[in-house]
Amino acid sequence: MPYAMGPNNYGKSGIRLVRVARDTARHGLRDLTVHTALSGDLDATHYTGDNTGVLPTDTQKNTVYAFARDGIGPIEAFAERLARHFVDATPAITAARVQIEEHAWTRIGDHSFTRGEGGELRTTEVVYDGTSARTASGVRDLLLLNTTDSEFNGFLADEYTTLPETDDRILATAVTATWDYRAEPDDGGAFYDQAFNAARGALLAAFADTYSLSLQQTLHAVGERILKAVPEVGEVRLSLPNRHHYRFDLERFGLDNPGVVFQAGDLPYGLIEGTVRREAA
Ligand SMILES: O=c1[nH]c(=O)c2[nH]c(=O)[nH]c2[nH]1
Repeated sequence: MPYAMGPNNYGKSGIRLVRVARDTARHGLRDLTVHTALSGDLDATHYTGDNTGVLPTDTQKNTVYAFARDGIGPIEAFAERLARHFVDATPAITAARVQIEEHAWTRIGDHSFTRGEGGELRTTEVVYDGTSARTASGVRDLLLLNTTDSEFNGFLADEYTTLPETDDRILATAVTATWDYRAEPDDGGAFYDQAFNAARGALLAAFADTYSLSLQQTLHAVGERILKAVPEVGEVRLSLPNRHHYRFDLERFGLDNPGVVFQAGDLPYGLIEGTVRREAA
């Protein structure tokens, strides 16, 4: 058929869900953003507007809130419950992808919490195809900064190169990391929180401990450390913007600058991305 539909999916993006646990006077708080995406036999709606098989995105959103009624658990387990439901309960749907970002609040009292606008997110993506679920977890916007132990030199120079070599700079980034789990754990609940904490801890330790000769080298060190810390992880994908900090020239004012005053850069920024695998490709 000419003008045939290629791969397609549909769902609700940005479902903002807050759940309070009131089992005791010390309340719990969860704050999630959920995205659903369903695919399957959706030719009729695309070719003729026949919506018989279409589960509305509004219903998908309502399902997320209804499923939260009796508890959420780790975001990975919640995403899988939803993905399985959308496929198992909807005849036309053969695959579902559910992505969740969790916004962390810090407790300041029994029923009081604080969090900064923006801030680090814990993330997951579950894809269920009617047979098995694939789960990835990670972090987004995890800000990291080393004030020293970072160099960048020995790089290729051509007629357009102006960057000076440096043997001491600030290394700063906002980490997006995603790691795939190789197998589905039997005990979904506890496993995902433990694995997340181990992976995040490994990420932080690798960033702090690595004497960096490039952000690329740091990327590999971070991926390697996560793979060593969590045997169930098969590969780690990292996206590391280089949040440049320029040593500010104070000589114009007759002052030296022994690595203490920096101008934080904005745009453009270097973007270092890569996948670290357990086995050589
Ligand atoms: O760690 C770095 N990697 C680069 O590829 C690069 N390029 C650049 O200008 N600064 C840096 N820093």
